[in-house]
Amino acid sequence: MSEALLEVEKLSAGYGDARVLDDVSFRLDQGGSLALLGRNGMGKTTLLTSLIGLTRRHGGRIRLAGRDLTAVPTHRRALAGLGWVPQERDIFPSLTVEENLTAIATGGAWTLDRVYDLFPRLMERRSNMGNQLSGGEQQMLAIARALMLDPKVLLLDEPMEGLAPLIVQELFRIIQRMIERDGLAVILVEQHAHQILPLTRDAMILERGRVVYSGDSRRLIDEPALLDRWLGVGAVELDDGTSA
Ligand SMILES: Nc1ncnc2c1ncn2[C@@H]1O[C@H](COP(=O)(O)OP(=O)(O)OP(=O)(O)O)[C@@H](O)[C@H]1O
Repeated sequence: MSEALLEVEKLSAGYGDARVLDDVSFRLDQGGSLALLGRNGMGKTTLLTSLIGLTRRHGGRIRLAGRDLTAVPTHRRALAGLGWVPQERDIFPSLTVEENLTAIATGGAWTLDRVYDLFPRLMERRSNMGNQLSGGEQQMLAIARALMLDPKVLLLDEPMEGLAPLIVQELFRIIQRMIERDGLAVILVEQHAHQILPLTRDAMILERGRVVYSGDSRRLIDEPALLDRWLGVGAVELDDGTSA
């Protein structure tokens, strides 16, 4: 078996003495894509924040590109290649779009031109301040900023959350291009399974901090009973494309 890009082994972590994640193991290969699913409060965000070292680890190991990151501090994990786009869309509100991007550029594979090619809307808005952008544009900028740090794996926490349907479609196409055209390895947390399962190769479902499904995304699409069992009504798609 080829060496995994990201390998998480029996990770247990939480806040103080409270253990939220219990024995979580998975691997992500080069160019892989993983949908991280689960109902509210099941530990999806905690898994992402544990990968970047923001929670208390109770046990387990994290390796990225052959390097053990388990004891590495958060800022060094970013430099090592874990790109993190939090739900809060962490951008500089009083810098322009372009300044937001160039302030943190590392001179890696993701140049300004390449980022603008992926996000034409950011190119159009490059002189606007961060706080003059719509919610969807801020989300794009948050993702673009993470790319400028040249990640090996991009962690996206509910990127479509609270956005209007048209911008969700645009963002969806951009994420699809990152995965399929650019071969970027991505872990995507999402409440609405049906929206992202067609995008990702693999899926993992968390239930009270434990992995209850780990396998093909396709299987979850083909067997709605599985999704219904772990995600309940939220997984049921309505005729208008939204979920209940
Ligand atoms: N900063 C924190 N301090 C203490 N407990 C927390 C903290 N953040 C989350 N938790 C708890 O950890 C558990 C998992 O929360 P988490 O946010 O990881 O779930 P989630 O699956 O991402 O949910 P959601 O979809 O609502 O974001 C919950 O019981 C939550 O209350």
